[in-house]
Formats: sequence, structure tokens, C-alpha cells
Amino acid sequence: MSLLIEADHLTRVLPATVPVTLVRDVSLSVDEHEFIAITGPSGSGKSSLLYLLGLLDRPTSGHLRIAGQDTSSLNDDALAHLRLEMLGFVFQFHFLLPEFSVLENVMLPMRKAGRLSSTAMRERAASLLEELGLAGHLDKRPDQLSGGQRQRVAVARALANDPHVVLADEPTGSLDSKSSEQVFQILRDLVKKRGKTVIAVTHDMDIAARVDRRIHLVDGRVVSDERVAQAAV
Ligand SMILES: Nc1ncnc2c1ncn2[C@@H]1O[C@H](COP(=O)(O)OP(=O)(O)OP(=O)(O)O)[C@@H](O)[C@H]1O
Repeated sequence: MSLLIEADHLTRVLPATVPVTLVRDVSLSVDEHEFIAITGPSGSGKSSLLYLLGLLDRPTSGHLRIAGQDTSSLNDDALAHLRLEMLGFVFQFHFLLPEFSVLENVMLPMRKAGRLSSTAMRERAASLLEELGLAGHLDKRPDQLSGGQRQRVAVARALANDPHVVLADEPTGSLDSKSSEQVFQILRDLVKKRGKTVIAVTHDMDIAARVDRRIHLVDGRVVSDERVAQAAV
């Protein structure tokens, strides 16, 4: 296995009259093919840590290497490029663009990356959506879909540029239990069938019980980091 993410004493402090420490001295490494949940009480810094690991925020101190590259010396453009190449994101609220079709939403990250022709982008987006059970919905607008379907579109969009790591912030937080289970199965398949690494912030204990590794935060610190053997399913 090769190391995808190496966090070395990451700390993130929000400057204010009374500074707020979101993430405290977090060191961890993440390999290929890992399925990880970040758990912890509300306000413990889960989203803040995910944002640091996903290059959406910068640490106040400490170092973060992605695929061996130290990100502290990279400017914003280089970080954006690394993000596009390596990482995909799924948020609690899907953030799909309402005026674009489902297909166009999934094509957007490919347009940003600029690697494929229009036809190839269209074909890849359609094929990802079909694999996620959305074959009949490509030309619909996001508001014509259910919450679970929209979240599956968000997963397809996260996969658009074939990232190594998918970072998910409460991916099932706004879904009913059936849709949550579908999204969980999809995330698990990303790891088991497509060889991705998935890191999901979750309050959902049912999900946390079924991942391969749980990182538990309290007050911005990692208080436990345990690998769990799961029965094959
Ligand atoms: N922009 C901000 N300004 C002030 N405080 C902030 C800001 N962003 C986060 N915080 C605080 O930092 C702490 C960590 O927030 P974070 O969202 O990372 O926690 P979390 O574990 O993801 O919480 P939740 O489970 O409720 O989403 C919280 O106490 C939060 O209130």
C-alpha cells in the first residue's frame, strides 16, 4: 500500500480576540484503499480536519503531504490542481448547480481539469451516473430528483476526475434511512470495488460501525484511531 495522506502535527487556529483552536496537533497517515470514519461530538473539529486533509483550508502549523508532496510550499493554484487530480468531495448538502442538468453537473470538474474532449467528458459522466443507478435522470435538473438521488449525483461528481481519495462530510446527514444505506453501500463499493480511499465525517453510528478504521476526535485532538476488521459482505 502506498501512503496517500501524511498529516504531521497539524494545528488550525482561527485568529480572533480569543483564538479558536479547531484542530490540535493531529498526526495520521492514510493509505490507499482505506475506508475511514471521522467521529466525535459536535464541535470537535471533524469538518475542520476534513477540510485540512482535503486542501480546502491550510493549517496554522504542521505539515501535510499528499501523495508524497509537501503542500505547505504550494500556492493556491498548485493546491487547486492537486485537489482536482487527487481528491473528490461529497458534502451533506449536495451543492449541485440548480440551473445545470445532472449530466452537466458531473461534467463540471472534468471541464475544470481540462483533460478530456467534450464527447469523452459526456460519456464518462453518463457512465458514472449509470453505474450509480441514475441512467434515466441525466437530463433532469437536481431539483427534480430525490435527496438520495441528488447525493448519488454528488458522488458521481466527486468521481469525475477519478480521484484517489473521496472526502465526505456527513454524506448521509440529510437523508432518510433507506437513502443513507444506499449512499453507504456506494461509498463502501468505492473502496472495495474501485480501490478508492474514502474518509467520511459522520455522526451516524451505524456507518461508523461498518468502516475499516475510526478516528475519534475530542476538542480537535485525535483521542483514538482504531482499525477494525469487518466481516466480508
Ligand atoms: N468560522 C468559524 N468561526 C468560529 N468558530 C468556528 C468556525 N468554524 C468552526 N468553528 C468552531 O470550531 C469548532 C470545530 O468546528 P467543526 O465544524 O470542525 O466541528 P465538527 O466536529 O465538524 O462539528 P459538527 O459535528 O457540529 O458539524 C466548533 O466549536 C465550531 O463552533
